[in-house]
Amino acid sequence: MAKTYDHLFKLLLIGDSGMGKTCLIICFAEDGFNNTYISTIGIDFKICTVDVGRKKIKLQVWDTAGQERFKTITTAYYRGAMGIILVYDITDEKSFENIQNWMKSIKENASAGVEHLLLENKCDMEAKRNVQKEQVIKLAWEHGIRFFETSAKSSTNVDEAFSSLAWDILLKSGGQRSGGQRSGNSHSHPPPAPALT
Ligand SMILES: Nc1nc2c(ncn2[C@@H]2O[C@H](COP(=O)(O)OP(=O)(O)OP(=O)(O)O)[C@@H](O)[C@H]2O)c(=O)[nH]1
Repeated sequence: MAKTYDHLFKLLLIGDSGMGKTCLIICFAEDGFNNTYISTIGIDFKICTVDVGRKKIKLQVWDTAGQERFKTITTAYYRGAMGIILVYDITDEKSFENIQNWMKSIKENASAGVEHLLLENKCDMEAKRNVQKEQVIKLAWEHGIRFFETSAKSSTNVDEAFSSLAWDILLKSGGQRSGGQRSGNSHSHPPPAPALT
């Protein structure tokens, strides 16, 4: 049977429990949202296809459990990921502080040169924001990581974030950026930053 896509990219979402990782994937892959919180057990995945430029990209998106007790299982999946999305909740300062630990975990477990992206999720709750924008910009600068404000609830920037990461992986793998536009807003780009060591 003929292949219906040009590239297969494997993505992984990580972050503390309850940040909205599962909801972001459901929003992206199925255009849905559920207020009920059912914590992920171990690991799960969804498949969807996006058009990036003139290429059809099949995304295999792995959803990890944020709970510490699943760490051994979930870190085993880092190595095969081509892109890693870190998620924190803008209303939860601790979840932002923990991003440093998640970054460390990427360095220890993922392949060198893996693409990554930070999502400031639950931006529909801006009034309850507990993490200052300056802190996010500083962290993004230090780690050379781009970030998007997202909301799985209001679908804000979710497609843009996933497509942006797919673009980055495509460009890294030698794809040409022609005949298409990366969707999304450019304010998510921090100033030029040193490469992740
Ligand atoms: N207001 C708001 N709530 C959200 C958003 N995304 C997720 N939630 C809620 O946050 C809770 C946790 O969402 P999940 O997607 O299950 O979180 P998770 O990060 O996958 O959690 P674990 O599976 O335990 O790691 C649920 O009650 C969701 O409805 C968002 O963008 N805005």
